[in-house]
Amino acid sequence: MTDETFSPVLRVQQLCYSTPNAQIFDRLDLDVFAGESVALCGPSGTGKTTLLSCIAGLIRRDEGRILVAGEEVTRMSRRQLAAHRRNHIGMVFQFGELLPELSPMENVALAALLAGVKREEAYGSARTLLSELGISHEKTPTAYLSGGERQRVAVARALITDPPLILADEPTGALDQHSRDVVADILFDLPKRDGRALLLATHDENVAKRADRRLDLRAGRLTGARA
Ligand SMILES: Nc1ncnc2c1ncn2[C@@H]1O[C@H](COP(=O)(O)OP(=O)(O)OP(=O)(O)O)[C@@H](O)[C@H]1O
Repeated sequence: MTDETFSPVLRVQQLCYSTPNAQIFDRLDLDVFAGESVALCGPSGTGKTTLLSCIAGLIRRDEGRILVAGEEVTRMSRRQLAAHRRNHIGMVFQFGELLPELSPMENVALAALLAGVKREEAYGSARTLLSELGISHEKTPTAYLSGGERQRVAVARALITDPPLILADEPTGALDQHSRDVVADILFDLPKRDGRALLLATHDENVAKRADRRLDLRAGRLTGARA
C-alpha cells in the first residue's frame, strides 16, 4: 500500500478564522478519510456552517491549510477553487437548494455540464442517479416537489461529478421523520458503498449517532471521537 492509501480525503490543519465579532476557529484540526462518515455537532452559532464553507472555499480562512483530495485548496485562486470544487466536493444543504424552475433532471445534469461533462453523458448519469434515489418526476419543476424529494435531488446533484468528499449542512433539518430517515439512509450509505468521505453538520442526535465519528465544535476547536 502506498502512503496515498492512508491520506485523508479532507485534511484541515491549524485553521483560524475570525469574524469582526468573534474568533470562530482557533487552530482547528480535522481529518476525514475515504469510506468514513463524520458528524459535526455543537451548539448553534459555533461555526459548523462556516467550517463547511471554508472547506468548500466559499469563505477564505485567516490562517491554516485545507487539503481536499490531496490538493491544498487554501492556496488556489478563485478560478482554480471553483474547478476543484466542481470535481471533488458535493454539497447538500438544509433546504436542498436547487433551481426551483428547473426539473430534477435539469438541476442534476447542470452540475455535470458545468464540470465539463458532455450533454448526453450528463443527462444519462442524471437519469441513472435520480432513478437510484427514487425520483421519478423528471420533468416537474423542483419547486413542486416535497422537501424529501428535493433533498434526494440535491443528493443526486452532489453525486453527479463523483466527488470523493460530500459536505452536508443540516441536510435533514427541514424534513419530516420519514423523509429524514430516507435521506439519512442515502447519505450514510455513501461512504460504505462508494468509499466517499462524508462530513455532515447536524443538530439531530439520531442523525449524528449514525456517523462513524461524532465531533463537537466548541470554542473554535473540535473535540470528541467515536470509532
Ligand atoms: N459573514 C459573517 N459576518 C459576521 N459574522 C458571521 C458571518 N457569518 C457567520 N457569522 C457568525 O459566525 C458564527 C458561526 O456561524 P455559523 O452559521 O457557522 O454557526 P453554526 O454552528 O452553523 O450555527 P447553526 O447551528 O445555528 O446553523 C455565528 O456567530 C455567526 O453569527
